[in-house]
Amino acid sequence: MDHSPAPFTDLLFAPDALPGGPKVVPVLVPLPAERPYSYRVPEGMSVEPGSIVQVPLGPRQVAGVVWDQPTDPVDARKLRAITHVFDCPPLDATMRRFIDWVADYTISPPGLVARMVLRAPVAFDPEPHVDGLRATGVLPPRMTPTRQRVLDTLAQSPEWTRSGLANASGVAVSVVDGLVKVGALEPVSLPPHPAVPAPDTAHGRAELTPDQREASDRLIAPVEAGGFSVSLLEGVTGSGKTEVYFEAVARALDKGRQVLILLPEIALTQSFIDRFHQRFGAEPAQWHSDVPPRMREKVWRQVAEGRVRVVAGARSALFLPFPDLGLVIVDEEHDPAYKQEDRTFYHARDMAVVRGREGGCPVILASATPSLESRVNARTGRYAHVPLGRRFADAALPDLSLVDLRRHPPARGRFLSPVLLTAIEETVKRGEQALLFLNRRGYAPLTLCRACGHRFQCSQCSAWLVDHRLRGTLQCHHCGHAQHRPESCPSCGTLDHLVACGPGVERIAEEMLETFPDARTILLSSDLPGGARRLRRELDAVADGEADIVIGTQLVAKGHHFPLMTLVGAVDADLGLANGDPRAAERTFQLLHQVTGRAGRSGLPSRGMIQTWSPEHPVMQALVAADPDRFYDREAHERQRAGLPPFGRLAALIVSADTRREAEEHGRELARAAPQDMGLEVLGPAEAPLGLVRGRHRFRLLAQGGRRAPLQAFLRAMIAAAPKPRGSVHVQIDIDPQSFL
Ligand SMILES: Nc1ncnc2c1ncn2[C@@H]1O[C@H](COP(=O)(O)OP(=O)(O)OP(=O)(O)O)[C@@H](O)[C@H]1O
Ligand SMILES: [Zn+2]
Repeated sequence: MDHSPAPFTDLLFAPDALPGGPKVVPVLVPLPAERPYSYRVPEGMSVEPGSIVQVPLGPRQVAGVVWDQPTDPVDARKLRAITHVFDCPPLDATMRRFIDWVADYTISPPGLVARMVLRAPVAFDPEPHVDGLRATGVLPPRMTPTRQRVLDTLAQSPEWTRSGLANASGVAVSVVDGLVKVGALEPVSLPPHPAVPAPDTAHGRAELTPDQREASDRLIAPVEAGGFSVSLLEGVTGSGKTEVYFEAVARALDKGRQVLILLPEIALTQSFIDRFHQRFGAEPAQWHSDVPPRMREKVWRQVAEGRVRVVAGARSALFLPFPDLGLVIVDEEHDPAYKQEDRTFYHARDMAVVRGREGGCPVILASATPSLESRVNARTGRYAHVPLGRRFADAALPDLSLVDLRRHPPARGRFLSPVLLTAIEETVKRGEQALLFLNRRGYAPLTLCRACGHRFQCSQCSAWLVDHRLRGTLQCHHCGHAQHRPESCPSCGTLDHLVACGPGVERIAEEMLETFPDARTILLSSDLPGGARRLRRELDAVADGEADIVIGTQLVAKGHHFPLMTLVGAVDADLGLANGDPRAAERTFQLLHQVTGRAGRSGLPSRGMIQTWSPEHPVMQALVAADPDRFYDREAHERQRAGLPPFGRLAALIVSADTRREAEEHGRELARAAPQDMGLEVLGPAEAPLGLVRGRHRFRLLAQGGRRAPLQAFLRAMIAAAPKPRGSVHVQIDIDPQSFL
């Protein structure tokens, strides 16, 4: 007799159906549904947890996932039936637990998290086979040299597409068609093309330096061992972190596992793709919003089938249905772009760690300037700390100095100190490149009328309109509103009295063109026409030495390798420090360290010059002292004192509504509903620094508690006890907020 326990699925599925009646299963649909809905499984259909199915929902048909928690006991005959089971690998238990975990942690409806997984609906059906040709063995009655070439090609590889065969043989397709007609070739159905060729781990193995070898061995060990672990690869800028973690990627691939590499701004990092290609002889599959829909569908499907072995992607790649993930890498793990602040607010670095834990696989976090969270985890031993202290090829780190703007102010109406201008001139004279970094798009952040003091403000947001000269518009950076820059003041009517206040990158470019008319100046900013494609091209051009002076926003700070760059100037280092955000110091430190780290990467002596009005600020001091430990220790101390993450727990609630009164009122009701006995407290509601966005008024509350405080339970209790949001009121929860606007 068989004493093995009933299969898991039986336990979950059987009790829900009434005895003898049809089967009922829970299906998670991609909507803000708090729990799966029950559906009937029609006679003759078979599903299992994770099956991707089509179900009726109201008047529509939607794709959903068969879930695995018990449904309410209901009469199956009253339920609607599943319409269709897709011929698609089911989402495995790891992926389902991951969805549950993310939903629970972020307090989002699980349906919305599932929606991030089900983003490629066409991929649920198998890819069509491709029409191909193969030899029949019948020889053509009349042999010609071109026909012979085709048969030779077939001798090397037996199956081809019609045009592929013609191409490879160097003949016209009519020759191939002729061979079909005489019976020498016959049609055959070929499997769909792979999204990318398979990586070859033996292809372009790099010669690692002893330091790099030691670091890569430490990253390979957990891959070898299998199981969950996190390693923090902390290597100075230009130390070759990529080469080092590629060896761990190679090991995971050799073990037959899949690999996910997360990158911020992957749409801009062609150089990463090229380096991967050099190492593995093929590109990784890419996953980001710039990938055309058909390719995305192909990648989704082939990831699910295990055919795609490596994905390099943006944060949403975390939700691809890998059946056999053996390694996750989060490159530039400190990057704010990993935080999604839209619908489901999540931090991809943190969720990558969870994905690794759920799937029992190692995770590597890489950065020259890790987040304080990861640093603390490395110090306490939760993460393995793998340092790389030296640049590759013995390149020296740039010599960093502060330019005290009080002592060396720019000329009137200008923004660069004479000290920095001299350095630029010297650099360009030597045939090297200078990079000027300012994290502000456009020409000027504020325009005002000198006659009446009128300031141009967005009517829908609490924000000034930013002057974009290249487009001839004033724009709101929060809602996208754009208007023509008028000649006269809309308030007093005075002509030609509008002045631009403060600098944006366009204005710095103007200053450069006027000061160094003979230099080749290039402006890189994400809002210029041409989009990501143009930026990729221009970044390549900079790397090839086709510019002398480069001006850019934070996109130039990220991971680029410009061999001729020997001077980096930060135009306004104080910019990020002013906004009262608890992460302002950390962010500023990271950004300035990263951007100055673009200098001197190929061994030339280099400089980083940081313009500041407050050279005594601890961030500025830590930067020039090149003493990250001191900075991190100080930051950790401050956060610990304030009970902020990672030493305490924090969540934000953003209440928005069409009127200020409604938003504030609902915020107050939430605060009143906060449980008193759970060890957490609520601050606010306070009007958000951005009090108005797209015409919606915003108030913020913060929930704060100790490291072990039950934050999610507290928030759930608070929301349950407060009145339901009425009318236009909406509440957005943000666990571990990164933005405090
Ligand atoms: N062992 C190696 N053999 C050949 N080239 C290497 C090796 N290690 C690093 N490099 C080269 O050195 C340069 C810097 O490496 P990489 O961009 O990986 O640095 P990084 O640590 O990621 O720096 P950052 O944090 O500033 O982005 C690259 O051009 C890389 O190809
Ligand atoms: Zn606006």
